[in-house]
Amino acid sequence: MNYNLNQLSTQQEKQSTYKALKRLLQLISAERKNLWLALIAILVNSGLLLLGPLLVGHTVDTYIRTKQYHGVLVFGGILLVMYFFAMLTGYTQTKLMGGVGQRMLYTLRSAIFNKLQELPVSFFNQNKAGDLISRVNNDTDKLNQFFSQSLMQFIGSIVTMIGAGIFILSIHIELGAAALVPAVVIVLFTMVLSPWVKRKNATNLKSVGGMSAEIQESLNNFKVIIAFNRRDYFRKRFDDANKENYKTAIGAGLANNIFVPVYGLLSSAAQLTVLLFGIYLISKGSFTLGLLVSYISYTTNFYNPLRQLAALWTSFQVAMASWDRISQILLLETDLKQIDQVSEISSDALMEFKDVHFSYDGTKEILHHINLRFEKGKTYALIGPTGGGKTTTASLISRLYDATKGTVLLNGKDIRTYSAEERTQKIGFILQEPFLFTGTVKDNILYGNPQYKAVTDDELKQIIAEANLNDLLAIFDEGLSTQITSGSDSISLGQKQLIAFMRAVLRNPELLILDEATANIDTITEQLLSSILNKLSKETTLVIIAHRLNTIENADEIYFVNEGEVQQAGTLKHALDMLLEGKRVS
Ligand SMILES: Nc1ncnc2c1ncn2[C@@H]1O[C@H](COP(=O)(O)OP(=O)(O)OP(=O)(O)O)[C@@H](O)[C@H]1O
Repeated sequence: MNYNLNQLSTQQEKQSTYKALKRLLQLISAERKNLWLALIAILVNSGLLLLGPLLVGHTVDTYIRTKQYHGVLVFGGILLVMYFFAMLTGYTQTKLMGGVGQRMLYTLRSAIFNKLQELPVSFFNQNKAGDLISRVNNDTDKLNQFFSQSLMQFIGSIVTMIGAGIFILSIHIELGAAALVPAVVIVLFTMVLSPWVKRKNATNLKSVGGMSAEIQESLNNFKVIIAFNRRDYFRKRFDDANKENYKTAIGAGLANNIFVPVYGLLSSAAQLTVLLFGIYLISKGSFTLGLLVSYISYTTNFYNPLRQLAALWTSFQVAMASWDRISQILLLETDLKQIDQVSEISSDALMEFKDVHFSYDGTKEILHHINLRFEKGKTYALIGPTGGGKTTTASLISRLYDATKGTVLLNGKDIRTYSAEERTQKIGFILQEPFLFTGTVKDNILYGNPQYKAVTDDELKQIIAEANLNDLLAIFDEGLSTQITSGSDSISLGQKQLIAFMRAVLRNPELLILDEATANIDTITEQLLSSILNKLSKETTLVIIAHRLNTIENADEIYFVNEGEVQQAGTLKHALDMLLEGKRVS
């Protein structure tokens, strides 16, 4: 299945702004109360601001022209109180929406992170971590900015504009019509250019993701870069990504700034029209000075929000482009779903592969016609030349991927019928490069064993002793409290494998896969591991992938995996012959 976010099919990618907005609103439905309160605040705010010019016009015509200054003072006071309340409602709205934005940011980031946890390994093979980080951090923040700073301003501006438009038309219909002509031009202009602006922003966000992917890759590989003195190579790649980002940012900036000057020009044209037409009407005696003062204020009240809308529209377009990138992740469905039992095929082995085929990309087949049986309590070894398909087979055993054809059965049932929890409880997998979290040895052991969360250090030590893992723990200077920094070199790869080993053994899985788990461990520790493995529950099935044949001496059965095919190797000596033969072939 295609999980590459930057190469989704057009149908997956194309979403109308309306649909995207609808889903976004569903996501923030918990904020309904705050949104309503903020909406009321902004409506009151706009209403108060709209009443202002009417009162000013009334004051000019009724009191200033008749020189009744007492009335001027009274209306001045009323206006002051009104504007004060307008300020209060404006502040309330800003505060409410700031909270909504932050909570939404939190909800969205959690939703994306949870989705990332659900997605299969192939998703992470096809997407760069840097781009995903950019979506989780940068794109969600763009949405937050829109929600906390722009949304209510957006609504407020529209309300003020509509209100001012009604006043303009109701005071004098012809003058109103003349004043609104530039607005029609603005609307048409916006409609035509908006898709282009959104596209420019989407390209820019994509290149920000690309750049962060480059940074992430070079930071991850800095040792290789230094060891091979390939700074120039990564510098060039970063330079290209940075240049691309610069180019797209210029494009997006140009697109984002095109509305403001055009809106400014057209609103000035509207003011001028009103002034000239208004003076003409006054000279003909069909209009008053007070009305013209109100009128000019309303025209300003109409066009100023429109100008603001230009900036807000840009922020809206950026937010929508970000939302598209976020929803691309949220809409993905894992293809490793739990299914109901579909076929009648069954098995009496702990695990069985029945005519399994597998391909990572849907084109090149990596495993062909695999038939394997793992019985309860037995030890199996997978050997074979590098690239032969051992790790791929192990990945299918633990359902990191699904077979392209054929069936993998666990306890006689299709492995796909188990929930992820059931499956991981039954199958333990120690990877070639185990992943550890920043924290102590204890934290890392507990990570895979939540059942021991509540136990004390002494109790945990007791549990470790009972599992015969004491000697392994003793290798760490500070025992359970030894600090580990994820990705750092505070401990060796071999030590990491030992922690992963303890973590997996304590789960007491029915089937334990060790993928080259002893490759980085000295001979003495390796003997220790092998004695622990021998003492494992008689019920535990072991699948060992190893290059070093001494690690698999005790295997009940040896499978030879070469060029995607699996054969029984029989004795160790025969396995060795096959390996030598296989190596010559490959
Ligand atoms: N994530 C992946 N995407 C595409 N192809 C892959 C992926 N992982 C492995 N392959 C390919 O699948 C084939 C089998 O690889 P696999 O890692 O299973 O071999 P292996 O026998 O475990 O090798 P090694 O002993 O070197 O670990 C190789 O040709 C490899 O290039």
